[in-house]
Order: sequence, then structure tokens, then C-alpha cells
Amino acid sequence: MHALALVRTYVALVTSLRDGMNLVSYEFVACQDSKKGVLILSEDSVVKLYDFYLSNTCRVILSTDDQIQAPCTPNLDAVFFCIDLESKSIIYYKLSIAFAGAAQSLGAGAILVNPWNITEVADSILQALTMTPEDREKRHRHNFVHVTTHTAQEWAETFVSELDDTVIEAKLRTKQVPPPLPEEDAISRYLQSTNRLLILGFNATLTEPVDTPGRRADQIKEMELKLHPELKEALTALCSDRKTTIVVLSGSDQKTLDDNFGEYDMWLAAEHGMFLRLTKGEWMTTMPEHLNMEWIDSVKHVFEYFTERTPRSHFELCETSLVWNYKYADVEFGRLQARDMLQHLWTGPISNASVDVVQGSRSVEVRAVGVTKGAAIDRILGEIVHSKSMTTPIDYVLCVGHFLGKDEDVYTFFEPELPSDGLAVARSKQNDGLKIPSDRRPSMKLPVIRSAPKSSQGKGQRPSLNPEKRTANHSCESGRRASAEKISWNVLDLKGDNYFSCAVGRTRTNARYLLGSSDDVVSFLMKLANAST
Ligand SMILES: O=P(O)(O)OC[C@H]1O[C@H](O[C@H]2O[C@H](CO)[C@@H](O)[C@H](O)[C@H]2O)[C@H](O)[C@@H](O)[C@@H]1O
Repeated sequence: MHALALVRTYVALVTSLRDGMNLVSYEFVACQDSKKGVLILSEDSVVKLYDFYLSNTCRVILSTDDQIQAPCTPNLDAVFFCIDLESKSIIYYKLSIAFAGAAQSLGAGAILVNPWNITEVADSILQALTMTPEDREKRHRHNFVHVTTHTAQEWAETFVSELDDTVIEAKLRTKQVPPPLPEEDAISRYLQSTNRLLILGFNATLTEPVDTPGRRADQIKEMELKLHPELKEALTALCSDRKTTIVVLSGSDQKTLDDNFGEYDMWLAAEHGMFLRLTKGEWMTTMPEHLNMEWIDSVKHVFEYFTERTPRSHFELCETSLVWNYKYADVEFGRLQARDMLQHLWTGPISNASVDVVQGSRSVEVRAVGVTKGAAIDRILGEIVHSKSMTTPIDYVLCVGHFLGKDEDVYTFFEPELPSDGLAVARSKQNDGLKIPSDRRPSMKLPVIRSAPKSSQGKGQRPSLNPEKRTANHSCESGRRASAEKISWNVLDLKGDNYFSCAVGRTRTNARYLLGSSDDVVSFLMKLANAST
């Protein structure tokens, strides 16, 4: 009855004042076919609603139903009814507890009304009934795309990702503080190994500490990330060692990595690994296809608003994320603003979007779900192994970074055995991305920014690096190679102890070891470079 009525409905008027999920609006859009019915929705504004709520003790509900017009309490209910042109009747559906959240998602295609303004509601009904077919089609198309792309699957993935984050954060809080990096051991094992992988973060790992004397925080130039000047020689030496592969894995964009590392022979993985390039080659993307980025403009507006109102804050707009940074602003004020911003983000235009809101100590990031360093490392390694035509396993991994909790999945990626309690969640989380059947796994595709090098074009499946199987034989299969050329070998053979994960300037971490600051990273890398030359 419910679905049938929705199918027959030409105009749906949903005057919710609070929404739970307001499925009716979505169902109405989904049910529309050739007639492209018009949706009228209560205008959505938390603030307005709140103000209204405070200044009103009673209200009038628009309805023809006497029962519903009964004197009302400040409880904010909703009336949903449809106009059925065939029976020329108004069908009252239900009175539900609702808040107009649907207007955040379907607002662009619906006619938005203030449900308290009866004249406005009446006008909107007239507008809906007399709307041209073109206008109806345009509005319907917008809402239909939204309903069909924001699926239950997408919602569930976001939900599970948030739950995972909560558990990981809780575990981190109770975790023991790891010991300092055993530098001598790390160096001696490095020297004994033959196929090493160094994964280095950038910000606060390879940069000069922010509070270096002489820095003027009010200069926008100072906001640009710069490679620590004392690292040049060491990096050059390490990069020139054929037994060593270096990847700078950073949240920064491609240009920032190009500017700082363009001269070295290494791999650059920008935007948390969503873009990848060998410095001799072109950028390509490792991004999963169909990453939903519709939310980016809405978030940009929120970030602009807060940047204007927070002196010395700034934001970076990347392709898969946005970062609002207040590290140069007054910290207390910055925190207050960040709290406000989070409120806006959680209740506002992205409350329904497939994004992760990641809070740093002096930043707020909004990323598409799935944009983490750990999620990208599998694809990055696949590309490196393939591109270098590696035939021997990687027998040493050093992974150093000042990564946010969200990106600590990169440390656990290489752990041979995760304790059943502490890191189990991190493992299951990272495996979410890796368990996808091989035919559905995202593969490297053509670069978004510039052309891919010929060597990466048309490549198919990369070697699978599922950590659960990393001590077993891996099938390394490239779409470019004939199937007869399949090779099997251990991609990683770290023997447990040849893995050094190290968090910089943090104590709550999944990394095995700690370094105090980027100065310590510089000093360690210099020792490593000296020892191997
Ligand atoms: O990805 P990287 O280039 O290695 O950088 C590491 C993280 O740097 C940024 O976060 C850090 O600075 C923020 C403010 O300046 C601070 O709020 C956060 O706590 C720090 O971790 C960047 O925002 C992250 O995306 C990077 O992962």
C-alpha cells in the first residue's frame, strides 16, 4: 500500500521538523519513473529549528486531518501526505518523529519550504503541480542520482569504518608506550639485508620542526612544508643504493612532493597514497574507482568560513581530502573553532556523505572513506614490485612517520603476527581492502593529472600483498604479461625482526618504536646513509 501510493504520487510533501532517516523521501524518489514526481521538503536548518524551538511553545501542523491539528506540545513531529491526482485526494500517511535531514541530501532537487509558513507551503504545492516537465525532470534526476549512489552498502561501509576508528582509538589509549627505536640494531639489520623498503612520512618526519627559532608564523610562505635541509646528502646516498627502495608516503599533494623530492630517485605517494609516481616517471592514481567526491564543495565552504574567521589558519584542498590546519593560529582559539567546525560538519551538508572526519591535534581533515595510508600501501607495493621486476623478497622494512591514528594502519600492515587483542581490529580493517576478490580489486589506472608512463598503462592486477599470506607464496601476476609468465615468490620476508615501524613525536601508537622529532629522524637517516657508504 505504502509503495503503491508512492508510485502513484505526483507530489510528495514531507513537512518533517526532525528526521530519523526520513526514508519516505528517499523511497518516493526511488519510486518515480516516467512521471518524475516532485518532492516538497521542510527547509533544513539546525540553527533555525533550534531558534524556533526556543521561541515557540506551540505550533500549527498543516493538515486536513483534525486529529493531527490537535493542540500540540513542543514535540516536533512530522506530517507526511501525498497528493494523488488520480483520486484527486490528499492522502495522509503518518505522523512521525523527524528532523529535516533529508533536505541536506535531497534539497537540491526538492522544493524547500518552511513548514510553519502555511502560505509558503501552499505556494510550493501550486509550484509542484504546475511545474514544467523539464524542471520536474531536472529536479528528479538530481535526487535520483543521490538516492541511487548513496546506497545502504555505502552507508554500512562508512558506519563500520567509524566503529573501527573508535575501537582503534580506544585500544591506542590503553596501549603501552613503545620503546625508542633501537638504532644500532636497525642499522645492522639494514646492512645485512639485500632488498630493503623505506617508507617515510613527510610532515613532521622529514621537515624542520615547526617551532624552529626565526620562523615567522604570520608568513604564509612558512606554511609550505620544506624538506629538512640537513637531509639532502643522506637521502641522495640512500636513494642511490640499488638495494634500497624509498617511498615518501604523505598526505601532501603531488606538487608539494614534486617540489621537495623531485631531484631524488625515489617513489612519491601523495594524498595518503592515492597518487603515485617514481620520480623518473609520471603520476598515476591508485585511487579506488568510483570514489564519491560530491561532498567536496560543501566542505570547502565550511573550511573557507572558518579560515576567514581564524587568523593564521589555512586549508589545503586536495583531490581526495581537505585539511583545515590551525597550527600557526592561537591554539586555544583554534581548538574552539575546530570544535565548532566539527559540529557544522557532523550536522551539516556532509552528515550523509561517505567521508571520514579526522581530527588532528591542530587540524581537521575530511577524506573520502577509504583514503588511508594503510589502504593504499598494498596497491603501492604492487606497483613497485612490478615496476622494479623484483624477483627476490623485500627482506627489510623501515616505516617512519608522524601519522594520524587513521593512517596507523600502515604500521600494522607489515606486522607478521598481530596480537589477538590490541591490533586485531586494525588487521581486520586493513584486510577489508585486501579481501576483495582479485577480479574486483582496484587496479592502477591512467593518471588523473598527467599521462601515465607507458609502463603503467594497461597494467592489470598487481601482486597481491595480503599480509595474512605474506610468508606464503604470492602469486605475482601482471595483466601485461602472458599468463604463462606467472611467477610465485614471497613478496615480503621480514623474518619478524627486520621490520622497524617508528612513530615520530607520538606516544600512543601501533608502531613498534618511537623517535622524538624530525631532528631524530634526520640524525638516524644520516647514520644509516653513512653506515652503508
Ligand atoms: O602525511 P605526512 O606528510 O607524513 O604528514 C603527517 C600528518 O601531518 C599532518 O598532521 C600533523 O599536523 C597537523 C597540524 O599541523 C596536526 O593536527 C596533526 O595532529 C599532525 O599529525 C596532516 O594533517 C596529516 O594528514 C598527515 O598525516
